Amino acid sequence: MATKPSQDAPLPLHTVQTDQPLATVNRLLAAVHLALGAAAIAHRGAHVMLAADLVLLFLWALSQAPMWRPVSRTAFPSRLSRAALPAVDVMVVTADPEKEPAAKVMNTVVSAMALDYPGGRLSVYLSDDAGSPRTLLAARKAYAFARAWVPFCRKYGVRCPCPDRFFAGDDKLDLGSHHHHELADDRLRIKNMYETFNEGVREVMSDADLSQSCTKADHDAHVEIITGDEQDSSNSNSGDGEEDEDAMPLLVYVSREKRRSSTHHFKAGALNVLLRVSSLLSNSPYVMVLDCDMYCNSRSSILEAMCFHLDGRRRADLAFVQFPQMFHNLSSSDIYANELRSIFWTRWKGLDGLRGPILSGTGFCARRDAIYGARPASSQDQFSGVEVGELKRRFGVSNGHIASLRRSGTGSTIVARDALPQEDAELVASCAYETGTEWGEQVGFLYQSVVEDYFTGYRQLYCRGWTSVYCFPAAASRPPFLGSVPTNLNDALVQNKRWMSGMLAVGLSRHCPLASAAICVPQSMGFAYYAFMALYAFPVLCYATVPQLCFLRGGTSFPGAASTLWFAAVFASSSLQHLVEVSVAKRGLALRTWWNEQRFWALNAVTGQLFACLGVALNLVGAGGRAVDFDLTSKASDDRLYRDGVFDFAGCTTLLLPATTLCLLNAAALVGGVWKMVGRGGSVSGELFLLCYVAALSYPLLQGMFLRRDPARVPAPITAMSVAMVAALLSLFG
Ligand SMILES: O=c1ccn([C@@H]2O[C@H](COP(=O)(O)OP(=O)(O)O[C@H]3O[C@H](CO)[C@@H](O)[C@H](O)[C@H]3O)[C@@H](O)[C@H]2O)c(=O)[nH]1
Ligand SMILES: [Mn+2]
Repeated sequence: MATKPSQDAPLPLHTVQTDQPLATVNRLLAAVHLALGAAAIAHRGAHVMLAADLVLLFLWALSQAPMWRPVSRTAFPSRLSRAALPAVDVMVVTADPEKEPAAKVMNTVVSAMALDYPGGRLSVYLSDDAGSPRTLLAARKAYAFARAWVPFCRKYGVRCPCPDRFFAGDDKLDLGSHHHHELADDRLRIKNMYETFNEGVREVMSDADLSQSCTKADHDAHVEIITGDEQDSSNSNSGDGEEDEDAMPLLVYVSREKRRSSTHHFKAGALNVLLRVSSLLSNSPYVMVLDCDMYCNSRSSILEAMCFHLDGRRRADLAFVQFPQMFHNLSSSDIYANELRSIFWTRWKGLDGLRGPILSGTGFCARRDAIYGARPASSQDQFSGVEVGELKRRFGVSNGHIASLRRSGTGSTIVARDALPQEDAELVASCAYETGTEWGEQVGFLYQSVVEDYFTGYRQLYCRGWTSVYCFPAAASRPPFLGSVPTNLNDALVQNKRWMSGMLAVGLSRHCPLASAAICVPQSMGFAYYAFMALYAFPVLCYATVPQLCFLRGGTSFPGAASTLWFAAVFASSSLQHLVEVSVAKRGLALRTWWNEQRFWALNAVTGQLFACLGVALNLVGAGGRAVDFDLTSKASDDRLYRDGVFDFAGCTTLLLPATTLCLLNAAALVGGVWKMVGRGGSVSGELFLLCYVAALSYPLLQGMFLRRDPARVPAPITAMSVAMVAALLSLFG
């Protein structure tokens, strides 16, 4: 018989479950792999490959911490009391109207405004790093459209708040016959408005005069509360201090000042400006960050996050709730392993079982004070007791901003929801504002790494004692957010190179997670795995050259038949571990995903990761040029080839060169070695298997260099350089 919940114990807002069977399987597989790995290495002896094997074992060991105790969570938003919900500021960042089309950005903005949350307690801030008048105009149009869209979503309980997806048929509203006619009429009316809005945005974007006046490099600060075309009294809802379920969310456009002469710290810089500007207006105790292409795909995400934030048992040290990054334009074959399965489907669930996942840049809902640098426990009035002079030294001189900090201890945090203190807003959005303060060092999103999310989560939150949770949707629920993935190889590699350099730079700095006493050992291993992931470049480089040259000369890099067997066993166990991971995530045998991930892992190791290692090494010895750039990924490129599972090499640069060269070397060694073997009648060795495996992995490169004739094949100069380099290598060592 089911037990009745006791009368006075409130129902829990969320539950957590450890996936015990999976944890057991993971631990067993890990034990087997460790034993095999140790045996193989013991057989290796003093050989150049020993170093490669040790690096592989080291990285593998780090990667096991997030496999130890995977958990899953369920939130129950319907148990929340709506009257008690705190205010939330949603922050959307965009940087380039060419690579990030306004129509998409506005869908993200509108979808955030339509989230299921009391309108009077929801504010959306859009940061435009390009300072483009086109984006501002589009935002005004978006607001006007949202005035119809948001009430429509509320009235009919729409599940998909992103209009583009909704009208593409993503959300079949089913209200029974009662509302049917009304719904059909309303839907048609709003659909027409949406088309008009889209048309308007297209016109704005193609306006030559406007695009002329858009200077990406230098522009003044501009902050504007968007009120739509005509004045509407329903918008001013905070005058009487009463927050209103039905109010329109606030929409604020922010373009910070930019000068070529001063560094702007990319996305972290933009977010810090939004933190300050929003502190002058809504100053909500919680902030949610969204990349401009990450639209809300379910209306309940903030409510779900609040199930954790508002839970009395957790709130003392819970800094953020992370949702997974999921993507709307993944293709079924996903040749660039864009899904980030390992991160968002596997390891974050495991890290959640430790102290929380790594902060992931977008789709998270965090406490404002934690990002400001507060510590848990002393939380509630962390800044209100501090002297004004001291606050100004740390946070800058804006009186409005300082006042917001000092107000953080009181229940009501809102300053003036729709009266913008223009001068103060432009001051906090100016280039010089942070000079001499602790912004980016101790306060806000941190600047030291281009992977600001990783570093901020680690230093600013976990090292100060905060925890977090990972909110992964149940199989039957809608993904909470959907973004877009790069659809050509160059974009994918450049993106990976940025991530790898940013994290390796942290690993090799004084902030190395392995040397930190502030977090527990398994968690520091989890962080260190990503910090040192770029080091895969070294073993992969070894395995792509040494066995090849040995085989060509008729020798072997394995010291004897017994060791070859041990290595074969390690290879099998590692492949099996990977296959289990992928299949658990995909809920079924997923050989294709497994293969795509193996292939992209190897490719990324000798491109993105290799260049990341070189770049960081050069920087360390002081020979590096400029610091790593934040190269935006394009959200508007052609995806036909990606959809068909064909590599799109167009635009590839020397970043690809090591990969094509190694691919060619492997093919040449395979052909040459087999030729010799047949001639001399040698025996089949471990090398032969390895070379065949590498050939299969790298076949698309070979095809792209020599067998394809379409414009998206490997650029001819890259092919030519690869041929020359292989010829040189063979004449030296062959
Ligand atoms: O100077 C900049 C550079 C970027 N962005 C914005 O940052 C977001 C992420 O940029 P994107 O080109 O999409 O990079 P991704 O590699 O897709 O981003 C991933 O990696 C970043 C860290 O490198 C994280 O911040 C992101 O959340 C994560 O999705 C976009 O909305 C950009 O508009 C800015 O606002 N200003
Ligand atoms: Mn992105």
